[in-house]
Amino acid sequence: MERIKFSPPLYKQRYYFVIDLIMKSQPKKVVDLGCADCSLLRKMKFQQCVEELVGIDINQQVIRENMYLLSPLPCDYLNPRIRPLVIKLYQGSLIEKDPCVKNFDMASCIEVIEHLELSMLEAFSNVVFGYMTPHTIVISTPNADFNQLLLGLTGFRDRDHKFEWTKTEFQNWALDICVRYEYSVTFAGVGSGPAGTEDVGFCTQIAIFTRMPARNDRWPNSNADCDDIHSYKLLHEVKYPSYCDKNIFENALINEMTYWTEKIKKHFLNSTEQGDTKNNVQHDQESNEDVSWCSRSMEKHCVNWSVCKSADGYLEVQKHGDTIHIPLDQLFTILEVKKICSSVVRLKEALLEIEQFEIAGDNLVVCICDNEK
Ligand SMILES: C[S@@+](CC[C@H](N)C(=O)[O-])C[C@H]1O[C@@H](n2cnc3c(N)ncnc32)[C@H](O)[C@@H]1O
Ligand SMILES: [Mg+2]
Repeated sequence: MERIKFSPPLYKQRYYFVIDLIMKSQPKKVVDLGCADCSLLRKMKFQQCVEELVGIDINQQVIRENMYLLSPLPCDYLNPRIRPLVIKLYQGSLIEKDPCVKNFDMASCIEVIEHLELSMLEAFSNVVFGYMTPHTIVISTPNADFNQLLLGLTGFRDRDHKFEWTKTEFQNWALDICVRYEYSVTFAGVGSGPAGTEDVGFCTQIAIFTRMPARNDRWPNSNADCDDIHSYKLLHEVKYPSYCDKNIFENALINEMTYWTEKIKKHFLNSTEQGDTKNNVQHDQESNEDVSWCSRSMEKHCVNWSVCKSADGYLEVQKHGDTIHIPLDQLFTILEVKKICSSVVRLKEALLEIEQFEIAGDNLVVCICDNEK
């Protein structure tokens, strides 16, 4: 028998499995139970849907040694998130209740249950399924049936494992949880054996529990009496830069608007100076005015500019004497503006609040007088 080599390594396959689930179900609040060195949390933080990320582990040292790896990097400040993200790490035991992780959208508990004494499992289930009540919870544990395929293995896979369950044992436990706490479950796994060993199942077995829709209505405020007891210790809290922060939002918008208005202004000043004879200036037969100006750098942003005349896909601006009016809905077609502001209404509200911009109706007004002259 050959030694089985998993590619990617099994621990990575488990993390990808959870990330895949996040991508599919788009949870806002996610908790990793037994987060250890925060490796999974470091992958989860890239999921833009996640706004609150919590890690809990009983081992405070392993969290303290790794928690700064979750701090924002310079690139996070250069490219802020659209939605907020707060990460909190707690030292705490999964057999104790704390309201800081109640009613999350998703909880992951990867290779943790087998490290609990069997006698603690009842308390664990009561805390996770009866008190925290995440909408979805993904639990993984070794599949003891697979151990026969692991060359040279005697006993458990890890010295700290208190038990390793067969497929039947794990599934019976999970189905019992479903009956008692009103969840449904599906089973999956990662790490396949060689061809012909399919009956054995995956090396890591996984259960994905989903809370029944009416469960929390039937159990209103279950265990609310424990909500005043804070048994977890907050070790680290970090807030990521996002456009939900007023200063970051306004600075980004000012930068973007200044960039585009300066570009338009420069074009008008240049075209007046050069008698509008540049190659990239076309002529409108009807009004005898410059009508479209298309610069390569702007095409890169999927935006074309025209003056006075409408054309599909072109950003229209109107010249009124010494000012140019840029319709806000046209500005909103610029991808970066769309990213910063979620709607045209929000764009208008924000520009009205920033002193340096002038708004007339639904237009941004740019003065094209040459201040330097
Ligand atoms: C094998 S590690 C798994 C780490 C991580 N989930 C992963 O997949 O990389 C098990 C973790 O569970 C933690 N743990 C064990 N008992 C716990 C308890 N009662 N409460 C919270 N964490 C616990 C351990 O400290 C350890 O970090
Ligand atoms: Mg383990």
